[in-house]
Amino acid sequence: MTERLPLHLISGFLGSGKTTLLQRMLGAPALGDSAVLVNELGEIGLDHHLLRHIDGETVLLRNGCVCCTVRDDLGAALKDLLSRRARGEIPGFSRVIVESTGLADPVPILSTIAAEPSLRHHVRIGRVITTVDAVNAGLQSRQQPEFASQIAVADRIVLTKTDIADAGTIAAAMAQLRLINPGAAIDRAMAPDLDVADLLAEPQTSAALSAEASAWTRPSARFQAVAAHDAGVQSFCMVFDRPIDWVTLGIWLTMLLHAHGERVLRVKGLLDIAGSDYPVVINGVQHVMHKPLHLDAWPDEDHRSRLVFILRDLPRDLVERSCLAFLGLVPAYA
Ligand SMILES: Nc1nc2c(ncn2[C@@H]2O[C@H](COP(=O)(O)OP(=O)(O)OP(=O)(O)O)[C@@H](O)[C@H]2O)c(=O)[nH]1
Repeated sequence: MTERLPLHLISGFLGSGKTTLLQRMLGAPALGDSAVLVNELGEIGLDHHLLRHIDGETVLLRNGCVCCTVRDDLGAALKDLLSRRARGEIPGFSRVIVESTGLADPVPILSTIAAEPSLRHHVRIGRVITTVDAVNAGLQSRQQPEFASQIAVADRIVLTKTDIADAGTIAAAMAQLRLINPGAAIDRAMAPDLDVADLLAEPQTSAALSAEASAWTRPSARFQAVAAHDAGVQSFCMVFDRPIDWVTLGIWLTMLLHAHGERVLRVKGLLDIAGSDYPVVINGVQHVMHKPLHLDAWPDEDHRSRLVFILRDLPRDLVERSCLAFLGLVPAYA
């Protein structure tokens, strides 16, 4: 079977710096062989001097990237792009980068890929990068429900406009991001050493996967780090001393996502599975569960299972109680 192409998503609220970041990415030599889909709302935003038209909808960027705008149907645009690539009508590419509109909830975009068999065969979900405007994060989180979804699903967050925000505003934005998404690494767009290609790099080795899983489930993210968020979003981590039965967990998660998938913005786990010597990482975005990853080592000496949830308008104790009852486990609070 041919390798599936990673599809990376750049999300973030209106004006938060998605296009600016995308332009920087497309300037990075390592990302030259990318196809870009811009989910259009208003103008494209890309500098038109960089573009050379292939046909009415697809353009070739100066560095060889293919770019087209998507008005309604991302799935159809992606299929079209893939079939034209297969026919040799457009240059080859080894990743797809989608810039979503600032008002989009990113989850339906991810679901489109995961749910559509003809796409799933060729494309897999890569990284979700969310840009956050440090100046306006407070206001947007109070007023815009998409804001929390965009933060919750991020693997990496890029904080923009720190050059025009004061220290207190930046600290407040950081604290807010940590409440919604305790695990994603946060970079500053203005940091001189920001490697934009690295934002899309997926952890390849067991050690890198393990380090990332450990960041998601670090002690400060455990039970005490719960906070009701303005948009009804809360994150918490359950920790278990005893090994978890894989099949039972799978059934429980399936039931949870079936009943409340819309409200389970994110679930991540670093799990001690009964009968397995090594940990398993699970990662889900609402109804979409990624393939579990088997690590060949624990990140540290703490070998307890940890399950992180980011919920919207779903009481935490409902999830906790049903999980504990189903798995027949007692959580460790330490
Ligand atoms: N000062 C400053 N301005 C920035 C930064 N990032 C982006 N901008 C500016 O913010 C404005 C909006 O940036 P865009 O990259 O177009 O934002 P966007 O998220 O693509 O916007 P939409 O497509 O409307 O959702 C532009 O004028 C950028 O130059 C930053 O880190 N600092």
